[in-house]
Amino acid sequence: MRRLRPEPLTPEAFAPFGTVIEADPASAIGINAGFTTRFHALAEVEVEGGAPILSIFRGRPRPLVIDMLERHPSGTQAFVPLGGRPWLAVCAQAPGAPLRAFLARGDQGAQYARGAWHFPLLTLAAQDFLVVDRAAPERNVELADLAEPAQVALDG
Ligand SMILES: NC(=O)N[C@@H](O)C(=O)O
Ligand code: NI
Repeated sequence: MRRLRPEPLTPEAFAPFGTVIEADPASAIGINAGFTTRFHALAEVEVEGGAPILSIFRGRPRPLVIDMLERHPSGTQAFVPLGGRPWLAVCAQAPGAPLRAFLARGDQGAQYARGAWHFPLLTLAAQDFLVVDRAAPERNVELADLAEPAQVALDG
């Protein structure tokens, strides 16, 4: 099985797939008499039809084998870890295109752009995630099996 080495999650590297959600000093605004810092407008939620919703995903570690991808044509999908533990965002420009694995710190979230091909939630430790995506009666997911699965290699 091919091995997939993760790279650090950075806004620049992740840009083809979406937006990194992290406390970027450039977006910091002092509010609440200086007792709170607002890191403003880190990502824009997009939904076509339906409504944006917030959910909690209780993630548990799973085998790091990437054998399929999915995408959500009608909306963005954001994941923000609540447990402060690292997780992986695995993406590709298309099911047959090269896979990219991003190692996210526990203080980093990521929003997949509308239609961005990604592997479902992949956490490296059991933790909850705040998830912002789209609610609507009809399904908003396309699935694709990978002809050649990949094993994410954390050992370098
Ligand atoms: N199934 C579901 O709601 N979650 C996936 O879209 C995912 O990316 O984890
Ligand atoms: Ni998804």
